[in-house]
Amino acid sequence: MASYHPNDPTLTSWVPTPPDHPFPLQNLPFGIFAPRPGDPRPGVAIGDHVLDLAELGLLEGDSLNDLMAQGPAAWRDLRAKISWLLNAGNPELRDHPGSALHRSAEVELLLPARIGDYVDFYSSLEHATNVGSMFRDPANPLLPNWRWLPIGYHGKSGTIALSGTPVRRPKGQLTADNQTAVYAPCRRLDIELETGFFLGSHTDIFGLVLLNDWSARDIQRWEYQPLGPFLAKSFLTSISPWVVTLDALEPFRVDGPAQQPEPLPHLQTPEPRNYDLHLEVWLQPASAPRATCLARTNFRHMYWSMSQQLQHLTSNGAPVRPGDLCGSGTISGPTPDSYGSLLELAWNGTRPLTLDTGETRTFLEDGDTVTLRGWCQGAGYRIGLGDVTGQVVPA
Ligand SMILES: O=C(O)/C=C/C(=O)CC(=O)CC(=O)O
Ligand SMILES: [Ca+2]
Ligand SMILES: [Mg+2]
Repeated sequence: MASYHPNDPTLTSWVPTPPDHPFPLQNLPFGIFAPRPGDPRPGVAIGDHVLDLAELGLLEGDSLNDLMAQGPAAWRDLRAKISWLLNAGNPELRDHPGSALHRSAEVELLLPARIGDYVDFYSSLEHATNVGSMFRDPANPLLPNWRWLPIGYHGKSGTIALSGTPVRRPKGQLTADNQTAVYAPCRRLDIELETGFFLGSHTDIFGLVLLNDWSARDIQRWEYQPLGPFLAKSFLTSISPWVVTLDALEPFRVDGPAQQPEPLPHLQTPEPRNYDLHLEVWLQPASAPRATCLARTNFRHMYWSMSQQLQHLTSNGAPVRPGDLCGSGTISGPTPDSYGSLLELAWNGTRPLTLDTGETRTFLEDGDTVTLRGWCQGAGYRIGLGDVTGQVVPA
């Protein structure tokens, strides 16, 4: 077993996993599921199945917080144990799976952690440049602090819900003249394509999920100066159910974009600081037979890395707790078909997007379903984050 490594691309499982499946043996993402109503427990996704860690005596509880608190050595140990249990060459569980394996379609998925604090960053140079051009000064889109530190704000942890939760169109104050407001349903409902990382400690990141920071652009525009986003983002933030460990993503590390000015010493991290993680945004109107892909991009473009975000977050001595969640910030790429929000894709409503059905969109309409998807492509296998989805329902 000395040479056994869970990331070995040649490993295969006795649970079938097609080459484009997000959850092959090399992934082993952690989550919380209930095989029966009211019986939550930790599990690991493998193909279209869930391995029951409580049934196997490997991990207990109704959240992953305790595991997140244990630290990288324990995470690695448990992942290696699970990998060997699911390995095609190991008959132990393969020949007698008993009640340790559930079909994913037959279980209920739950939030993976009790999220104490939630932070949302603003770390895509392309996104910040686009929004700065639209809302501020196209000649000078970035504020002077942007290249010095990963800008962020404290969000509302109670807003975070699991993929599939309906997106109730929020009501709020809207202005037409920047002087007076009315209280009405949001007319500029948007998405933000993000990843979220769960903390183990002030130095260790446990793993990644997909995150959709649903945003009400018209409410935001009126309310967010000078203190920052408030009700425009606190109605719902959706995350995918399976937490993909940094260990599983390790083979896909890549250098990030050059940073100028050089970050201050406490924000310097060794390269490769980013991950080659392909990301997609899909939209399906209620009446449409299928979804349209609106954007394809990659996490590798992010200017500030997760480690730099974490180092900044704790650089004043602020405490963090296992299970805290940090959003990456909207992930936009360099081309107009790689932006992570409708605000950018339809350029503040001025360039409507045409869907496969011929319909157009500038912002979301009632009945629209948005799905974010992401994976790292290996040779003959994928390390997927799965997806995060939500359907807009009327105010
Ligand atoms: O720059 C602005 O005026 C507004 C920016 C955002 O709304 C983006 C945000 O919430 C942070 C992010 O996801 O990148
Ligand atoms: Ca955001
Ligand atoms: Mg939100």
